Amino acid sequence: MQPPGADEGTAATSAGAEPPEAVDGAATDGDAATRPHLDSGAAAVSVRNLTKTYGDDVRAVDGVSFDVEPGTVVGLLGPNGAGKTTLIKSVLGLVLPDAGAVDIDGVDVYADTREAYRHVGAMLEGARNVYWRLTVRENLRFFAALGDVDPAKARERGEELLDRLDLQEKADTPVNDLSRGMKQKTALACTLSRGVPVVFLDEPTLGLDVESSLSLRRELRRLAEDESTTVVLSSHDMGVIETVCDRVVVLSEGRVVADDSVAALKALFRTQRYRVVVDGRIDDRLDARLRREYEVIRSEPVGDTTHLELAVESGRELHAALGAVLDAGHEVASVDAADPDFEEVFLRLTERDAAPVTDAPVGDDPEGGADAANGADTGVRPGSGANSGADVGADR
Ligand SMILES: Nc1ncnc2c1ncn2[C@@H]1O[C@H](COP(=O)(O)OP(=O)(O)OP(=O)(O)O)[C@@H](O)[C@H]1O
Repeated sequence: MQPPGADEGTAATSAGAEPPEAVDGAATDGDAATRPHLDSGAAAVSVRNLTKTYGDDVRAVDGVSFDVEPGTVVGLLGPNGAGKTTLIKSVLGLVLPDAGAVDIDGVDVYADTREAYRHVGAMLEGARNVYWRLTVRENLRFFAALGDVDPAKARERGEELLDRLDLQEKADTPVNDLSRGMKQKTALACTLSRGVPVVFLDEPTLGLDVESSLSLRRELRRLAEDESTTVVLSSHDMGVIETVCDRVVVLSEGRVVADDSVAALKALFRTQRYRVVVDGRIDDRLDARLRREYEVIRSEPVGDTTHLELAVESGRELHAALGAVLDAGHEVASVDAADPDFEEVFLRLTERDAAPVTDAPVGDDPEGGADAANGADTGVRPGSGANSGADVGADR
């Protein structure tokens, strides 16, 4: 976190270190290394009707609401310019929103800034997250110390993170001499070094090779499952979203267009599409009949077979279509359901005319946190907390 008005690019900020005053104010309950727990029963993060406009007309975040349950990983997904970074910065108090409310573990970040951000870590994309002249190990110790972690426990946790994120080999190398991916992993390790229960990560896999991205995914799942860490991350990487996130909030043009589990979102777009392989090549007459009576997405000769893709409204309709094929003297070699993958779901959700989730509840959580009107708090208390200063987000 960062004190109001501070230069966002400073190392302590974006590696998730709290502002100095927050560190001073952090609770030291006898065992400073004891991991704080969010046990108030409140959502770990609650965002209500958050709105941010840059200048006169760039509405980067437009009435966004969602909750994040403790110990879950929630992905923010959206095309370039959808508002993900602005949203994360607004939640972190690095950008002053025009309206809305944010609670962390039930504490209003604008009313009680120090308390709200006490157990929050963050890694922001494109910012200098770590001290480049220090080695990886030194950075880990530095950020753990900022979090008031007992030095012995900090060392132990630091070594664990070095192992898990495959950084041991470079542990004593100055960050300046590392590849971009290694720097990214170091920044992440530093964010995690304090063992905070809520972590925000903006594009954490950016610049990572496949192996590093996989170890990062494992680590994020482990944090949620073994340490009940709440993680909010933004990513363009569908693999990360699909394998790491419990839930995904999809943004488009500053608005929430979907808020549900990956599986539920896939189900939303599960058309009844089937791939049918027909023995032999179908003639023009059968082709015309199928096209007339059914939605034929594809009909193509492949070797001695014909590959069809059909969209049907019911199993009965599928059987009727297959009956037409059989009546024409063909055998049906195979029938497979064709579901959209998550990338396709995402593209369809973020199409300009996609209906917001509030209009089309899906899955088992129809409220989904997407209803901007629900319980909206439309006023940022002016002059309160970290945001009483100037808008520090104008860094682009
Ligand atoms: N400091 C700023 N001043 C003016 N406009 C800004 C500023 N920061 C972001 N914007 C604009 O706000 C909108 C949302 O940008 P933001 O960076 O939040 O989106 P994003 O989803 O994080 O994009 P990306 O995936 O490309 O990082 C864009 O139109 C962007 O140009």
